[in-house]
Amino acid sequence: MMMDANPKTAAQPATQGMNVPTLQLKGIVQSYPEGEGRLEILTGADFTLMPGETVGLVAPSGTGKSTLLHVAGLLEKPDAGEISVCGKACAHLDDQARTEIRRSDIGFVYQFHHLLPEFTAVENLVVPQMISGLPRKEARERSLALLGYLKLDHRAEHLPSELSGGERQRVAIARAVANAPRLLLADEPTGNLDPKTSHYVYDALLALVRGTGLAALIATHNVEIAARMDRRITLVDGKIVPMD
Ligand SMILES: Nc1ncnc2c1ncn2[C@@H]1O[C@H](COP(=O)(O)OP(=O)(O)OP(=O)(O)O)[C@@H](O)[C@H]1O
Repeated sequence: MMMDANPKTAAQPATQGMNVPTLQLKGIVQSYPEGEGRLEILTGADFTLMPGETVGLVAPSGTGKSTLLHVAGLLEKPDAGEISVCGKACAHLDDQARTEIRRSDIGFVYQFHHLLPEFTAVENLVVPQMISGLPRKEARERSLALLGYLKLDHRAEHLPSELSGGERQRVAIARAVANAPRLLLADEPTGNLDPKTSHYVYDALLALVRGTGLAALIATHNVEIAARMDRRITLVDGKIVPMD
């Protein structure tokens, strides 16, 4: 079964969309206080992610992968640099405008699933869609279709505590795309799983991303998994460098 096309990407006129980067970072600088001074993590990071592209971010621990994803996901404001999401310049927007773009255009998956423990799998998908204004019935139908696509139909009414680690991460992936974002940012999404389950979760994630035309930037330590992306980047002295 093919997932319905992402309503947002499908709605774009043919002339628009394909040429507009889903994510563009220019000269991103980010530092944190350290003792008397500042610890410079990103020192002028440039990156362009086009619609439908999957990119693996592979770099040693502590080099700034999560920092980069936080900045790209509008969760942290950088010290300097330009960020645009689907052509919208974001660096100078206020918190409310950033939250709106995050809610409508960006999905996140983390190493830990962050599912609501007292809600079932399907309810975990319904909640963010209702917050975005979708009626419950439609949100539920869409959620069940997504869970079905990820082969989790039989787990829809289970609580997160009743799911395996791989199932929980697949629910977290489904939740990340429930609002039909255009950009998926994932930070070690299978970092807690064994290699076989990791590959299985990536099968689901990549099929979903490729089936919906999403663009994805995925941080992983695993080079075998990164090899499954369209291309790979790394961080060297705070700058983004291609790996291929
Ligand atoms: N809010 C913060 N305040 C101070 N230092 C921070 C903050 N966030 C990150 N750092 C520091 O910035 C550096 C980069 O952290 P980051 O989490 O981005 O690395 P990473 O490449 O994702 O690492 P890992 O692979 O271990 O998750 C680390 O030295 C970290 O301690």
